[in-house]
Amino acid sequence: MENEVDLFYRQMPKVELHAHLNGSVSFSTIEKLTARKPHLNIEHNMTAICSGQRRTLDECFQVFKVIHQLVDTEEDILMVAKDVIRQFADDGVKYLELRSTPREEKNTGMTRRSYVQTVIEAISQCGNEGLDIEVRFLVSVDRRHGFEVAMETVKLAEDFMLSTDGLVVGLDLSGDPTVGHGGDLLPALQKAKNCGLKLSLHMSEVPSQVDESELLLNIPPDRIGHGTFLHPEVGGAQSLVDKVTMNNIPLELCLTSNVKGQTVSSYSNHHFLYWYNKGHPVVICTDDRGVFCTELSREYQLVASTFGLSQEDMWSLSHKAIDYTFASASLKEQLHRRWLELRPSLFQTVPN
Ligand SMILES: CNc1ncnc2c1ncn2[C@@H]1O[C@H](COP(=O)(O)O)[C@@H](O)[C@H]1O
Ligand SMILES: [Zn+2]
Repeated sequence: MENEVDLFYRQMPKVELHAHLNGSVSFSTIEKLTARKPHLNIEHNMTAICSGQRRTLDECFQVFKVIHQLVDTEEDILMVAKDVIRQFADDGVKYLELRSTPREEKNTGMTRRSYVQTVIEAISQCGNEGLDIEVRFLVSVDRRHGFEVAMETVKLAEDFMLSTDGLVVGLDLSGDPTVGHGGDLLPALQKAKNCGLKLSLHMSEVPSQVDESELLLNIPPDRIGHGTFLHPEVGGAQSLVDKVTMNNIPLELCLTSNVKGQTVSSYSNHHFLYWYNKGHPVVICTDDRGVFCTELSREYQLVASTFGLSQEDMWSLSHKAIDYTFASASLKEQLHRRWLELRPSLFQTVPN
């Protein structure tokens, strides 16, 4: 098992802005799913990359295929989404933006619409249970599925944004970065932006996506996922850095995901430092907490220990992240108040 996480990082209130639903499924939830579908013969090492292990990004995407086999009915989605939300709440996450790709499963009759409807249902059931976490949803466009599906997904996201009273707040562009070209999806992304959906786009997660990133940054997006290869030192371009800084676009950074997926060679080489030293907005996230066997508190602790940051520095990162959420102004204000209320107990009970 991985090392224990300090109580300080567990108890620190946190905002999670980059979490893929099916990548966030914990071991205990996977066990419930495999019990429902024993004929699939799926073992735990097929659904998670644990302590000390690394895989290529391509192998990571094979893991998602296995999980998708296990999660293919509305009943599964409901259970998975509720478990994931509870586990984030248990880790001290007070505001969560969950993202997921609406999936159609011919065998079970699940449609993209019923998929989104079920995630929304899970969010509202958790709300009714009184969990201490606010949850919003980003609908994901999988870049591998091409323009037509992207347009349909945007329409779905727009419909749900209007019918759910703001639970659906935005659109995510994700999927295997080595497949397809984001440029082909520009009209769909632009349409989403025009109808009021916020955009969080995976960008430059692998090298040699400079042209694509230039195009995506012209929209511009409201947040960037990873941005690992944006800056010139790693083969990106100064023009990309200029666009990101000029528009002050926050970056969602996921250390364990990048190191286990081998797009970053070591924790200390992570591009967190490049952007942090610039004073640019960054937010620490998990990406796929189940697949990469991590937690948000663990990621905060990892950043602190890798870069020698203090508990005060980490508090400040967590506090500033509220401003990078897609929450309404009133919810942001409420979260700010919550952070200030919780601060004294955190710094009193846990000595520096
Ligand atoms: C590791 N880095 C990554 N880069 C790009 N996309 C990723 C990802 N990790 C996850 N996803 C995206 O999220 C899906 C699984 O969750 P959902 O079925 O949508 O809930 C994956 O199939 C992929 O499209
Ligand atoms: Zn991601």
